[in-house]
Amino acid sequence: MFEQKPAPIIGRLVVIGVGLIGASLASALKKRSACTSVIGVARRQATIDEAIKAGIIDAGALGLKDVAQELVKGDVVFIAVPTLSVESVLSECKEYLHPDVTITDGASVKGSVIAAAKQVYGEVPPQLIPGHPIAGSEKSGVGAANPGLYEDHRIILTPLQNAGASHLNLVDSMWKAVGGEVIHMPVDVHDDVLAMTSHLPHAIAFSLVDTLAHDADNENIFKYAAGGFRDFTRIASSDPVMWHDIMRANQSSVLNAIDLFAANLARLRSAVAEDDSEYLLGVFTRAKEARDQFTRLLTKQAFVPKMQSSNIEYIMQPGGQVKGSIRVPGDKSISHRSIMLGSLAEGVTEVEGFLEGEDALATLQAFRDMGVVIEGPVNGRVKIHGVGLHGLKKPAGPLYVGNSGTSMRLLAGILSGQPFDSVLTGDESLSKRPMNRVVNPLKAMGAQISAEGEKGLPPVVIKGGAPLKAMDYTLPMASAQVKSCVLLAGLYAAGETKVTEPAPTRDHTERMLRGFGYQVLSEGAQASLSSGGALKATKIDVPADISSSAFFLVAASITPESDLTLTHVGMNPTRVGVVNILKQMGADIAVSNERTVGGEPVADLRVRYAPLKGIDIPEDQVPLAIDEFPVLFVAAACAQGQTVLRGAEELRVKESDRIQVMADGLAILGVNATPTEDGIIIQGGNIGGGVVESHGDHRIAMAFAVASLRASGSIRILNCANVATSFPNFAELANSVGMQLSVTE
Ligand SMILES: O=C(O)C1=C[C@@H](OP(=O)(O)O)[C@@H](O)[C@H](O)C1
Ligand SMILES: C=C(OP(=O)(O)O)C(=O)O
Repeated sequence: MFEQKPAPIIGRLVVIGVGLIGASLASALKKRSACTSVIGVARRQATIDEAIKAGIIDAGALGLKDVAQELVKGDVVFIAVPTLSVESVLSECKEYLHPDVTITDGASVKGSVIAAAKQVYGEVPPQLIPGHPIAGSEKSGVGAANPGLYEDHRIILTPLQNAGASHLNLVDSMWKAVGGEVIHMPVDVHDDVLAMTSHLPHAIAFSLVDTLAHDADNENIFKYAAGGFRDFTRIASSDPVMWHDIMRANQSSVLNAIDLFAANLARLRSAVAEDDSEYLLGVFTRAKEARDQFTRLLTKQAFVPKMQSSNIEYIMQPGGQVKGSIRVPGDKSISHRSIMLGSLAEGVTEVEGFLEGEDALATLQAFRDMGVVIEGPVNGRVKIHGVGLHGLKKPAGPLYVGNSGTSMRLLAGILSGQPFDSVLTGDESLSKRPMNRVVNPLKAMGAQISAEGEKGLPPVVIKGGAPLKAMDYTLPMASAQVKSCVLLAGLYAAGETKVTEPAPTRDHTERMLRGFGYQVLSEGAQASLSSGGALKATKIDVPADISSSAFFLVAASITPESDLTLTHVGMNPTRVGVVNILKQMGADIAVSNERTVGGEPVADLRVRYAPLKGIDIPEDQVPLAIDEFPVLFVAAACAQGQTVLRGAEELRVKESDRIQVMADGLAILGVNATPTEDGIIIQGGNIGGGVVESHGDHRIAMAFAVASLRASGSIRILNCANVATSFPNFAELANSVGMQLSVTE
């Protein structure tokens, strides 16, 4: 059988102007057999000869008129000359081209192309589809042709209302055939956006190099100009005629862009003159973050590089050891709160041990988006330049908090007290989690807040400026997020806000508020505070996260001969459910070196293997171990007898339905696990191997990784990228103690 070649997408391509842009399109289409042939039109015969020799074009001409007569429907004329020469090319098109032939161009300014077409034709002809490939290089000429130039690059088309549908389709398909991502945009939007993102940087780069080149000491300057100058000015090597044309063709948008920049540069100048360190740090930290975020977008990474690939899998070899001494990363709940309260405080708060995981970084980014200057994190150290309770600024767009329920719910409370409007959005998982639990009490306090549908799903939309009044709220469920949300809104509400919980939940908000010098009363099940106070900056030492430690507490407990020490673990009494439950199951956990850091109890935990037995988990321990159940289910699967959990329906609304997802995975591994409405019944026994789905839930992924220590076969865990939300170095630490985990992408 003959291999069939794909049918060409277009007929002939006529490239007018065989430079970088035109020659790259020609070679890209030819390489993919996406056109029948290429004719190059250039002013100089030498260019044509060079392009034919390089195989970029099949034939050449010195003017369009020499080839125009042969062209028919399906052929495309691509105008790739400097912007201000487009008009004369269009005059030739009008004279010689049949209206069935499609015309498009690659000029960086679209308004001037439209104006030229109107000048020549009277109105823009339906055969003309103005376009602009956002790809280029400082190199120019036919020698710079690159068939891969447009791959994964955006191609903006700015068709007018009267554009011919067949012409538009043809140009769309042509660009897609060479790997471009085609978008349509109005002409003026294109010119404004490009003025900011392309024309302004080129104007600055040309001007900067010219400024330095004319300096008397320029030899020295260029001799010593290292990375910064070189990186910043690469684009000043671009084609001068092309850029001369662009600046003139896009005059008004370029002027706006230069004015905006000049004003900001002048402001920066006065900050330097006045030694305004706060302003300088503000500009630089915001710009660094924006640039880093842009780099991540370009490489499709998330905050934590490990989240860049959404299909990370863990392959666990069965067996292994659990030995050594480790410190797991900082507590997630405390890290969130350190950024929130540090931002709302007066003065500079220094944080150590901050969790550099995706969730806490999402909170950090949200406050940067509201104008707070935050330095770091660098090795867990963060410096927050607090703006006071009333110093947050309106964010430019929605605050995106990724996978993090804590960020969204606590922020909802703070944002309800602000004078500006805001919107909170999250990823796919968070977008399915209920927000009415915070929307309802906040509404009762007077907030203008809404979420979507009956369940109150994100996005959460908040109208600023609504006066809040204090209230006495009894939580319908044991939730520290709801308690904290209401207390944080209480900072802005007239009167005394009281929250009563049905069972004790983590009290980091109350403790940390006190650490910032804010009075919070806790009496039995009730916490209360009054507005009108201020938070004073402080130092925060974030303990290691007991929720992350839990994976290793179980790992060592179920693996014969284990002996592991976990240092500096947060042992807040509202968090120690996992230790209590494991001890009740027979675990050997020794607590030593107990101390208090920054109002939070901390200790070292030594855990050794011990045979576990199944238990009825006391319901009062449920809120104290709420995030640790996935891994506790693994402990139950290794215990002798039956373990029963009740009163844990909250597990169904976490990053996944943790009851169902764990039951499904355990069943795949041959464990007898029966989910119930509000818990699970697990019969201890043997664990087999298999492929389990984590549903993008970090704690499920890590729990099944721990199960491998007692498995008879290997376990493949799907969808593990979100481990980076709470425990970015889990795989490394797991392997360092003797587990056998490999990560595949
Ligand atoms: O306040 C907090 O930092 C948290 C509270 C808990 O959520 P709920 O309040 O929904 O129980 C917990 O599951 C979450 O990981 C962190
Ligand atoms: C439930 C969790 O977090 P959040 O609610 O902040 O997404 C968790 O970390 O297990």
